[in-house]
Amino acid sequence: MLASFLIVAANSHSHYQPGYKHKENVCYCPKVGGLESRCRPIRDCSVWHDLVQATPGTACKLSDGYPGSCCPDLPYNYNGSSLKEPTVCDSSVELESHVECLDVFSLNAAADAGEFQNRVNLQLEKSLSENDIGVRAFSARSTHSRFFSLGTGQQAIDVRKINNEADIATITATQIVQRFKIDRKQVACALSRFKYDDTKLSTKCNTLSDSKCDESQLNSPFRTIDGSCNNVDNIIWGRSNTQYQRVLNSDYNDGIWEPRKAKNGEKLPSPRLVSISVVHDLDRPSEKATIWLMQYGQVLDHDVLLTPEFTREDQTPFACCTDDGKPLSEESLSHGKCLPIDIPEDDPFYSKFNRTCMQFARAALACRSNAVFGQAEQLNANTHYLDLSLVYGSDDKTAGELRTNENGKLNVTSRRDKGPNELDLLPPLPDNTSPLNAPCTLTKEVSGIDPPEEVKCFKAGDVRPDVTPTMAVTQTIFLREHNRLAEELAKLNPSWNDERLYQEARRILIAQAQHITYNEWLPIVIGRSKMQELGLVPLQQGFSNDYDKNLNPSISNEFVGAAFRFGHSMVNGNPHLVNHQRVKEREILLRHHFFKPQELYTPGNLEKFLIGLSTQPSQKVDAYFTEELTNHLFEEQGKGFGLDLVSLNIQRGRDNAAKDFDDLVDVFHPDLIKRLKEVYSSVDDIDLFIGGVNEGRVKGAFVGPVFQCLIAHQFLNLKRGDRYFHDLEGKPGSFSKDQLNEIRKTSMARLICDNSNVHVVQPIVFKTVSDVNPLVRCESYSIPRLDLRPWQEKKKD
Ligand code: HEM
Ligand SMILES: [Ca+2]
Repeated sequence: MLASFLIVAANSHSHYQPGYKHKENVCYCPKVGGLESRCRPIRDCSVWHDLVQATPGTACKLSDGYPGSCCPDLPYNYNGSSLKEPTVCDSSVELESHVECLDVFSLNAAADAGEFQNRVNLQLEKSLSENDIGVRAFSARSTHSRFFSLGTGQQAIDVRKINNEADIATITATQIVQRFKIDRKQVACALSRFKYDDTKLSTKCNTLSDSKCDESQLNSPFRTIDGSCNNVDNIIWGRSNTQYQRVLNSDYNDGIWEPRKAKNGEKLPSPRLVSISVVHDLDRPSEKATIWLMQYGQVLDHDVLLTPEFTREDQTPFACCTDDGKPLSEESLSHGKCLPIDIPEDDPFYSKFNRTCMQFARAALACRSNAVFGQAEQLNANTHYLDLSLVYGSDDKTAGELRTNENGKLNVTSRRDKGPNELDLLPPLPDNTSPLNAPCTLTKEVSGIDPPEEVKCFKAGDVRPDVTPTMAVTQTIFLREHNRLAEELAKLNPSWNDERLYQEARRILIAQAQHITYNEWLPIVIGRSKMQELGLVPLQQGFSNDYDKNLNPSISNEFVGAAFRFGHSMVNGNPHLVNHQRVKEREILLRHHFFKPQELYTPGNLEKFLIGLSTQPSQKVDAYFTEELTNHLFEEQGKGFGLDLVSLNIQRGRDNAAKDFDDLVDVFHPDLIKRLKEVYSSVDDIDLFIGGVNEGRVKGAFVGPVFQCLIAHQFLNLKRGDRYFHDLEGKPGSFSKDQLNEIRKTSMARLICDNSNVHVVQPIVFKTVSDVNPLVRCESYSIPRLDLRPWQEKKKD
């Protein structure tokens, strides 16, 4: 090894010195990627890590003798530009003369019909419940609905109202299209001439235009909980309960809400047929990434989006098949909220259970943000911003319920028998949340013990913390970090009250998460060149001026419906529990643990999951998915089968009218094309999700070119469209320079170190251990620590 072992005595840390840096070894580092490099804490090299790994002699020692790695200064950022929004109404479209005749009078007639149809649907829903056509408690379908259920709080009521009004507006638009026989290509131009306000629907969907922000909100150093008041000119941009935007024109069969058909006019192949034909279960581990890469992706997913389904009036889920897996009658489905998935008779798996119908309800609709008539748009119940909605909630009521209202802290589970080294768990979800919910405990067959009484599901800012034990573990780390920050800040500023401590801790934690996202996670997923090309590489020093008030940060439909589901391919069906010696103790099978966080209650298990996440390799992004997701998703104990997430993803893409995967067929392997041709009648019909996971990956990235493009541009909008992005200068939410430099020290490894009993970990947990990412002790400089002294308020004289 060429690396030097220059050891400089550790500097004293007793006084905070602004701009203070470790003395780093400049002498013995090789060139990396042709550039001068120097020895730094390893997480400062995360953007370069592929090159660091490929260059001999990049392992080095920091001034305290602990491992660092050699890499250049962060690369030049180009000035990335966002994708253009598609033109909804193309000016070359000439409206046919009968469409020209469309006027307010006819819109009002259609609106009457819309309201009538909506009432008929509600009536039908009632009669279905009376006839017991509903979802059975504990079934896979009832667990699936937990993914979308907003509980019974204020947000559920708000969303229900928006869905209903958007539903009326959508039926109205559909009525017009049918009555005037408007060709789908003309729909957007024909309808976008009319505002809801011009018609009888003027009282509907006006919560958006009614929103206001006062000066104190616009100038607040802290974000609102629901994301409003971030963009000064468009105060609802990025707010919870608003629509997704589109980067490609939608592909609804009627131009409004009817799912896409094949190009030849026939039905598209069943999503399950596609799933069994092109997706298989095979262990294809990545050589370089750990499952932390998957796990953090899910954190981002639960931060920036949650698409509720349509529910019945009493908030219970729609049944879309019979409980024994057979289709329902046409009449029972005539409310239009279901899109059940056909299971082929000869399905290699479900035929054993005699099931021909997989449950699927359509995603709830949002009011169109521009309040003009047009195609259906789906609703995001979380704030679109990167603001840790999963920790803090996306509405004030939930946020309030999560707080202790003392010393800025968040609620935790209080445990009678907590051992001296045991740290807090997330607070419990009340038992009566829904009668449909399966128990949160494991059966005796699985765990070997009787279900303990103390075991509860967890409550967090997002409704999905319990989906897997490792998700619950990760949420726990964020919760503990918030409380740790609040405690430290209180020591530095004894005069701060609960509100101030909560908000300051929240602001720091969100900044840390943003830094980890752009510094450690995104470079692995989309690759360094894409980061550079779009100007997404984090700054090493100083402030950014990247904010663009014309950029809508909202999540795109293509991102939620297809691209960001790439993570499903990385999931490992059997997470390992690994001990402090990094020896695997045992593994669990996901099918037994969906929404059953019992494992976390055993002291020491949280650490074993954390070490497992840092040890076990991630699966590659490809057409191989674990059977735990494709046959056993949300399996009811003892049934032997669950749902198929790949089928759900494909159907969701069609429900959202995500575009198909044209043009890109030349990137597929000929064998795959053969298989695709067996199920799709035209290559133009290929669903975006299926196309995306089948692309070969871009060199230096974890995904193929189409997903890379969609993910990269989404993260560009999330950064440049966020007035509270943590490295901006001169904004109400900006940090001081010293504070910002402390935020930059953060890493996922540091969060694990500070909030668990894990004491040894590699500095970049998303990457496997190697000589440039070696195991180090938590107290070493290799995993720098954020110093909170810059948050100490100067005493006023
Ligand atoms: C074991 C881990 C996971 C499970 C069990 C899981 C399960 C699910 C389920 C059941 C859905 C809803 C499907 C539908 O009906 O449309 C979903 C949606 C989604 N998943 Fe996952 N997922 C996992 C991991 C991930 C990861 C790692 C990512 C990203 C890196 C991800 C991204 C998404 C996205 C973006 C959606 C759309 C959500 C929405 O629209 O609300 N998931 N997942
Ligand atoms: Ca958010």
